[in-house]
Order: sequence, then structure tokens, then C-alpha cells
Amino acid sequence: MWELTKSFRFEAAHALTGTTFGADSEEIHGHSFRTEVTVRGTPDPATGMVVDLGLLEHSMEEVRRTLDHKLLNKITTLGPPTLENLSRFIWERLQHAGRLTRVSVHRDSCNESCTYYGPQA
Ligand SMILES: Nc1nc2c(c(=O)[nH]1)N=C([C@H](O)[C@H](O)COP(=O)(O)OP(=O)(O)OP(=O)(O)O)CN2
Ligand SMILES: [Zn+2]
Repeated sequence: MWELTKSFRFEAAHALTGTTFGADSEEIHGHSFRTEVTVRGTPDPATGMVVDLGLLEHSMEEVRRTLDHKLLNKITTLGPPTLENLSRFIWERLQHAGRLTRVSVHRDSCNESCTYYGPQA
């Protein structure tokens, strides 16, 4: 079994209520996010690939464009713009790209990250 991981970055704004971080979190402000997407499988003997990283990149670029330089609160299908919801949102948009193992969203400036392993069976 092999796992293949590819990353992308995006910059986005959000406002988050109900945290202990207080008033500053409730104002619209920006973060840099780094996302790691991991797919699992066995390489096709003919190609030597679990999945063509170019195809994965194409799908990741589509989801990156929906998030980069956006106000996350305006994306209604995201819900409250937390790391948890971002990782689920990205997973749902990349399901077709391969056998996903996990999607991790990192907010390095805050030393925070969240990993989604898909819906529970
Ligand atoms: N379970 C979660 N809890 C919290 C989340 C989350 O996504 N899931 N997010 C937050 C805050 O948004 C996060 O901690 C960042 O805080 P914020 O005030 O937005 O950022 P800083 O000013 O501290 O960060 P800089 O990027 O360094 O300016 C809280 N809880
Ligand atoms: Zn924030």
C-alpha cells in the first residue's frame, strides 16, 4: 500500500464567533492556509502511479480557486469557517480524484491544524 501526498496553499479571510479568542476573531481578518491531500493505493504496473499527480493537481487547483482570496463566511456550504469545516469541504470536492485517506488544513501562523479522515462508517 502506498500513500501519495500533495499540498496547496491559499489565503483567505474569515470572522469567527463563539471562540475564547474574543473580539479580534469576530472581526474580518486573514490567514494563510496550507492543505495536504493524501491518497492511498497501489501503483498501476503500467504507469508506476497510484494516481497521476497532474490529475490530482488539476482537481486541487479547482478547489483552491474556490477558497483563495475569498471571505470564507460567504461560502454557504462551508458553514462556520473553522479548520474542521475547511478540511471537510476540501475532502468533499476531491473525492473523485482518488482514494482519499486524509485532508489536513494547517494554519501555521497559529501552530494549528486539523485532519479529516472522511465520514464515519
Ligand atoms: N475547534 C476549533 N477551534 C478554533 C478554531 C478552529 O478552526 N477550530 N479557530 C479558532 C481561531 O480562528 C484560530 O485560533 C485563529 O485565531 P485568530 O484570532 O483568527 O488568529 P490570530 O490573530 O491568533 O492569528 P495570526 O494569524 O497570528 O494573526 C479558534 N478556535
Ligand atoms: Zn482567524
